[in-house]
Parts: sequence; C-alpha cells; structure tokens
Amino acid sequence: MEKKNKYSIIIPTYNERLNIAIVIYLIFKYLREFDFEIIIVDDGSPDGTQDIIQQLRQVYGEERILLRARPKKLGLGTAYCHGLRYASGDFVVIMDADLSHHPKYLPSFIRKQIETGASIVTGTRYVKNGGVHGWNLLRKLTSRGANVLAQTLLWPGVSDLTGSFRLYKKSVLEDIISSVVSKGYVFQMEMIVRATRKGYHIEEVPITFVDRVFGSSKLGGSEIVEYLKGLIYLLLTT
Ligand SMILES: Nc1nc2c(ncn2[C@@H]2O[C@H](COP(=O)(O)OP(=O)(O)O[C@H]3O[C@H](CO)[C@@H](O)[C@H](O)[C@@H]3O)[C@@H](O)[C@H]2O)c(=O)[nH]1
Repeated sequence: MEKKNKYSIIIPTYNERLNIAIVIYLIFKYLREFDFEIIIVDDGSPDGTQDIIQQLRQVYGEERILLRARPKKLGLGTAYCHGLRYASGDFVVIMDADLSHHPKYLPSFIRKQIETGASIVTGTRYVKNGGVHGWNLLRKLTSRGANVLAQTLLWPGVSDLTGSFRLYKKSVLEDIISSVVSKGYVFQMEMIVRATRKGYHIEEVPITFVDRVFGSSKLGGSEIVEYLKGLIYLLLTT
C-alpha cells in the first residue's frame, strides 16, 4: 500500500487565546481525510494562550497537537524555524492563528501540490479570485505597496510575496531556511525569493485574507523598517 503523506502545520501564536480553538476545530474539520499534526509555537503569550492549547491537546490528542513554547516574543521568522525542528511530516504548512488564513483552503493547497508535484504552494491574495477583506485603506496600501516594490526590484515570478500561508515539501523548507537571515515578518518574503532563485517549482492558490475579528495585529512600524532592510539585502544578495 502506498504511504500516506503526513502534513505538519506550524502555527505561531502570540496572544491568540480567543482564536486558537476555532482555528484548530476548523483544521480538524477540513483535513479529516489527511494525516496531520499541528505544531504551535507560542512565545510566552501573557493572555493564557498556552492554557487553552493544553486543554485542546486533551480534547484532540496530545500527539496531534504539539506545543513548543518559547519564553518570550522572539519574532515570527524564528518561530517558524523553531516549529520546523519538531515537524515529522513530509510536508509543512505555515499559517496564522487568527483565521485570516482560513483552514478551508488547506485541501486545495494539498490537491494542487499532488496534481503538480510542486515543491511549494503559496496562497496568494493578488490574483483573480483572491483578495483581502477587512483591512483599512492604510493597511491595504502598505501591503500592496510592499508587494509592488518587491516585484519591481526582485522579479520573483510569484504574485504575493508578503503573504505567509504556504505549503512546503519539508526537505525544500529545510534547504531554503538554512540560508535565510530575516527574523521578523519579512522572513516570508526572503523565503519565497530564495526559493525562486534556487529554481524550486512554486504553484499559487488564490485565497481571501480576512482580517482578524479577535485580538490585534502584531505588525508594527519596526517590522516595516525590517521589511525595507530585507528588501535591500535581497536586492544585493540574490
Ligand atoms: N510565536 C510568535 N508568533 C507571532 C509573533 N508575532 C506574530 N505572531 C503570530 O503570527 C501570526 C500573524 O501575526 P499577525 O500580527 O496577526 O499578522 P498580520 O498583521 O495579520 O499579518 C499577516 O499578514 C501579513 C501580510 O500582509 C503577513 O506578512 C504576516 O505574516 C501575517 O500573515 C499570528 O498567529 C500571531 O499570533 C511572534 O513574535 N512570535
């Protein structure tokens, strides 16, 4: 009998106690036909996110939901690297905890990978049938501007560079991650640009990013400065 692929879903969390139970419920609902584990990397959330996760582990099974906590907020990019160390799947999915990345898209990511044999399937907001819902004008302009700037300077051949809802072959993720230097939100852009430079097969799936209902974004001014620094770095080094 052919071996079934296993999917490791890495979810970084910081103050997501109101969202995490819903996202986990939906992952179990939409992936019921698949073999998967969920790896949550929580950075010492003061709102009690870890208590909720421990309760969810009792409900769904401790082997299906792993909690790999760190003592304090250490950034989104390093959270993915930390989670990857514990992933036992053949494929790794990276997604947000706040339902802006809806688990209903997961089967289409997996199907797309199986149909095409792609190394990476990335969710994109900036193609037909994709979009963004709930952001104010400033946030829309920031995201669009960041993408257009990066597209113009880096020519990566992928429509959505700053999005972070992606499926990777685990070996590919390990290969790319070893050369990535970014620690914050810009990590995702560096990952996809390096993947294109290495010639990996990347496919896109349209998604609608829906802004969170509970809690607030952790994207601050310092992340925008880091983004610009990362862009210049990629321009010079890739
Ligand atoms: N462990 C950990 N998790 C973090 C940290 N910072 C943020 N997170 C978690 O990372 C996810 C995304 O954080 P948000 O603060 O909700 O991001 P956003 O503003 O909605 O930005 C989203 O869209 C951007 C593209 O426009 C993406 O670049 C970004 O990655 C994210 O998907 C959430 O699950 C949040 O709890 C951190 O330092 N440590």
